[in-house]
Amino acid sequence: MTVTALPAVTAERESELLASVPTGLLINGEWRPAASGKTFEVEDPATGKVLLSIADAGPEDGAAALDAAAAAQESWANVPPRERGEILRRAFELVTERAEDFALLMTLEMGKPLAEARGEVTYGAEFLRWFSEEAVRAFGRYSVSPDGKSRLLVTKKPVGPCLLITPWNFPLAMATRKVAPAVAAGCTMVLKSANLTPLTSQLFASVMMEAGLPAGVLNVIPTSTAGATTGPLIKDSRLRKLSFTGSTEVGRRLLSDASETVLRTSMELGGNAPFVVFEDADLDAAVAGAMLAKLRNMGEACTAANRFIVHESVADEFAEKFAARMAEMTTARGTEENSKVGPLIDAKSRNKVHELVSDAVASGARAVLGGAPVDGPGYFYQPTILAGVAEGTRILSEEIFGPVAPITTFGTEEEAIRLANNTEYGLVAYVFTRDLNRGLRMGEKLETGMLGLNAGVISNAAAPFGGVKQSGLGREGGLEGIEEYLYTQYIGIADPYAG
Ligand SMILES: NC(=O)c1ccc[n+]([C@@H]2O[C@H](COP(=O)([O-])OP(=O)(O)OC[C@H]3O[C@@H](n4cnc5c(N)ncnc54)[C@H](O)[C@@H]3O)[C@@H](O)[C@H]2O)c1
Ligand SMILES: O=CCCC(=O)O
Repeated sequence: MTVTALPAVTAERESELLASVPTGLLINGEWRPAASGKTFEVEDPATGKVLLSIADAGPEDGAAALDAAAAAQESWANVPPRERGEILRRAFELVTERAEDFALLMTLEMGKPLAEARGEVTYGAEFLRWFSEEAVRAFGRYSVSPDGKSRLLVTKKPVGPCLLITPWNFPLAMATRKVAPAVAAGCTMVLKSANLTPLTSQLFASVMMEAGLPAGVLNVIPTSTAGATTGPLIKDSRLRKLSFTGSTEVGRRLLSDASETVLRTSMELGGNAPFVVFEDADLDAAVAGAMLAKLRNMGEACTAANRFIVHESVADEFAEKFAARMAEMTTARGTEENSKVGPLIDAKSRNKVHELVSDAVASGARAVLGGAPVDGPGYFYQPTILAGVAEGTRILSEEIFGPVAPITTFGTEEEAIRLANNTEYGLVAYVFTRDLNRGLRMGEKLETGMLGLNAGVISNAAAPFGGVKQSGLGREGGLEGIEEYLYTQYIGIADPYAG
């Protein structure tokens, strides 16, 4: 087997890559400056240095982007599904060919270690491949009415122009998870990328154009004024769908705005995942799962385990083993070979993490490991384990979004279920047990859209991702993902045998 060396990350390579990123707005197939001429800066969270300045869309640009999407909708919907699928397939191949560029760009703007960024490229690209295959499967049905007197024809049609709003934490995958099904369904789009990490979307959009996407189908408007720029679009009757991934707080506000035009929405919101370890679990497997569920993306994932709920008979052993593994995790800029934990996205996020940790300690929790920011440049935080966290502590009810694992204990299965469900969120839960029946019972009792059974990461392009309660509405990926971009039309047909 030939092993190809990965390109070394030098300052020169970083500059070359950044120079290849389009810095304009993509509107109707052309990269252009913002109407106001304004730009905003994108920073490296590991150093605080400016990586690039890019065009800063305002309301006028938002309107131009929606004009382009609305104008392209009819002709795009008429493109045969196979052709739409082939564009996605080419995009999958192009992203895969440029995997190293995408990975490095994400590491630079978001901070995750390069190895993790490579994992996100694989994950993100998979949505392009999955929906390239689903494009030709938007089936309807034809049936005889129950009384036999008419025929029922049910078809699926693209919902129309969509506004896609993405967060900063998975800069590629959160974009492909929306763009790919929208393309497959025949919808045009305005993509508003996150202002903290817009560069990956810029590169991704250029790849979509290279893959053959017609002008106007995908329009991209990075902006530092999200509300002012997208607000008018949400109220515009030409917009037919809002797909949002981000915090529950912003999601709630957008849902309220969307109610004005009864706009169809998908909401992928925050989480507060319980990670339940039963006394019969394989503890080494549980610790391996905990490392993934907690440290993936430095804990900056909606799926991150936020509360470790461990049976009292194994809690000390679990904490000890978990702390030993966490202690091996080196914090360093994601481009460094030894980096296992990159910086948090910004000072505000790091301050919030530390505030939650300090509050938990003040309320009686014990820091088994870490518990403080890392001195020096960048927004690093020490991998942290807190034991003896009492019910009702703030850290158990808010998204931590950092490498911090609070451990709390339980005695009975009923208590574990009560603690796990004791949150307004319902995205994902993790359960570790050797008893399959218990695992299935937990699946039935836990109020979450997803469950990892003896698994610390379950994200998969072929599976429906999404939550219940205040974690959101709708599903992305899987067979369900394309449905979010289709509406059902029913045509009633008179009895074909009637005279
Ligand atoms: N459920 C999921 O699939 C999923 C995936 C990733 C992240 N998340 C959640 O996202 C959050 C972290 O991401 P974030 O900090 O970028 O979230 P955020 O809600 O602050 O921002 C998300 C996006 O919304 C934009 N935005 C903010 N205010 C807006 C407004 N008034 N109008 C229009 N757009 C607006 C932002 O610019 C960004 O593009 C966490 O809560 C995390 O759990 C959820
Ligand atoms: O942050 C949430 C998204 C994580 C994922 O898709 O696995």
